[in-house]
Amino acid sequence: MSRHLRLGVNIDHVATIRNARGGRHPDPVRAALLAAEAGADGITAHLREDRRHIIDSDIERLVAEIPLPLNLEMAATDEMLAIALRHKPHAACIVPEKRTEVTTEGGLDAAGGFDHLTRFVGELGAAGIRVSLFVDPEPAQLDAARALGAPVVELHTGAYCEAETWQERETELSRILHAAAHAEAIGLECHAGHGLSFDTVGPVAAIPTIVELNIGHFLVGEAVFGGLAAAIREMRTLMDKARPRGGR
Ligand SMILES: CC(=O)[C@@H](O)[C@H](O)COP(=O)(O)O
Ligand SMILES: NCC(=O)COP(=O)(O)O
Repeated sequence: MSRHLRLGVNIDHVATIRNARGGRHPDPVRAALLAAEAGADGITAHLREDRRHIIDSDIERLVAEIPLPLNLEMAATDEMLAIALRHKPHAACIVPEKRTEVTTEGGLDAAGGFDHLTRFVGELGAAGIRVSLFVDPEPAQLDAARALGAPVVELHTGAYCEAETWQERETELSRILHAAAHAEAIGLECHAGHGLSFDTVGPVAAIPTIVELNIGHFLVGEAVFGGLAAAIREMRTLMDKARPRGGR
């Protein structure tokens, strides 16, 4: 029997749209509640050091208000560690961060950053937070995650999703496939995510040793199309309620 594949919905880019105007709309917590109703198994939010999308109060409200496990994505900094230990999300995924990047460009160097990461994995784990490391699909990185004592890895699927040719995509998919098999062989729970879309999700979802996918940017973008008609109908209804049609 195949394992249930969990969907973690990443709501970062609802906050990106909110922050474009600096107000409260659209509210990422409301998006998380909607995701729960729509069948998501978890919510993922990345509190970046520069707070370009999710902000501290979002994390506070997500922990308090959502009925699903929260996966907090965070850089390995003392500030983020303190925030995670204060809020105690279900899970924390340690990701690399570059201030100038548009989005997370690559995986964490768990092997090269071993000494730095040891304390973060240890303190988060000791607080009962399930730690994952966001890594490229490289066996050496998985071995380092295992040696660090992280129970989970999330494989960065960006290179697969961005591949420009069929051949390149197959090569990237096979890296993910092998890494996911290696994760199982060495006793790591395996997640995957970044850049997944309707076009790219199938082959990754079919890999039996991956148990969770985290997907955000595409879903938020797609909602502009799939969800806009419903939003317009609701707007028309409210307008008609406030000023019934048929008048002058
Ligand atoms: C680590 C990761 O893949 C997610 O955090 C996702 O990329 C959304 O955040 P950014 O777009 O800010 O990288
Ligand atoms: N860790 C990946 C994630 O949370 C979602 O990435 P994306 O779908 O927003 O690119």
